[in-house]
Amino acid sequence: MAHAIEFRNVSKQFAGSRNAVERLSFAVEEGTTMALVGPSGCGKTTSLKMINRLTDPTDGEILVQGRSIRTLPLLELRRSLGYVIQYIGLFPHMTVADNIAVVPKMLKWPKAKIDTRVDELLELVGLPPTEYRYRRPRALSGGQQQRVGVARALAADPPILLMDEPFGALDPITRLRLQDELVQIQRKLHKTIVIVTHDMDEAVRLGDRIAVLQNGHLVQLGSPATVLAKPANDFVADLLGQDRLLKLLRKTTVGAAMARSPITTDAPRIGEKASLEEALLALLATGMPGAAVINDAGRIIGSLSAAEIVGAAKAAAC
Ligand SMILES: Nc1ncnc2c1ncn2[C@@H]1O[C@H](COP(=O)(O)OP(=O)(O)OP(=O)(O)O)[C@@H](O)[C@H]1O
Repeated sequence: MAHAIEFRNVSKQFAGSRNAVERLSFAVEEGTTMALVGPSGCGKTTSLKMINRLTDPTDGEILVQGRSIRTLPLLELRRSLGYVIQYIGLFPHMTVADNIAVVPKMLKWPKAKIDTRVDELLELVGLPPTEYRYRRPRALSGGQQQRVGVARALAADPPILLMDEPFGALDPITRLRLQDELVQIQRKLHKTIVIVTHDMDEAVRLGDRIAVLQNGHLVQLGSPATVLAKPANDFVADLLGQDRLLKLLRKTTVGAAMARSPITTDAPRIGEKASLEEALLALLATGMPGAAVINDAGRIIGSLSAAEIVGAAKAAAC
């Protein structure tokens, strides 16, 4: 897989202070999501802003789609990047449609193409065009505004999406819903996404890989399962919280862990797409040693024991 983004020994020092980012190296593969996570001030936003050149590194090199961004014309670079921030900054006097159409208009797309694109994007982010096209941002909830922000970032179909705490200002329920929607959108569009968050749960839910930053340093880089199972140090373990093993079970599906030997006893039934956490809870609730795994059609296709749940969690960590 090609690297969509690569950091090579990147450092950033703002005048008169210690390095905000210190020799950061990592790569984001095309079509995957990288979550940059860590506490306030650890250098997440600075790292993101160096990708779209809102700020430049003091040292090191960043490549986007294999090319150094130092030599890439700024307009060309920015066209390959969609940018979503916490307070999306929709233009209040413009309709939802016009807000989404800003970049296509700049690119001088024909009107019919813009109209079709706006409708397509509104559908994608779950805002029926007939209802929302002509609304002003003030007539939308925070979650709806954030959806419009995502639609706007996707308007000219950039291959890369940079997201800085995109759901940070939302209540927990709306936040969860938008995280799920982003996962669905990503399944359809296969963008390369870099998302900044201080919330480890969000990083685990959205990231194919997680980069944990502390004081500008990369302290761990790995899949959510690896980070959950083997935090690099106490700092990462603290960020993950006491329930990190439960989170690990939440990340793994029954289908990935089951044995392909169907059982037909009165064992509880569990769907193959359910998480291991749900399976474990089903076993605890019924007191049974194993569950029968069923597919979407309700047919038994395998079995899952508590021992297999533990084994799968361990394997996920390798
Ligand atoms: N324009 C700037 N001038 C001087 N220092 C800055 C500037 N921007 C960021 N910093 C400093 O760089 C460090 C990293 O900041 P950054 O915004 O990247 O952190 P963050 O991890 O995104 O934090 P938060 O989650 O609070 O947004 C901080 O110490 C911050 O004070």
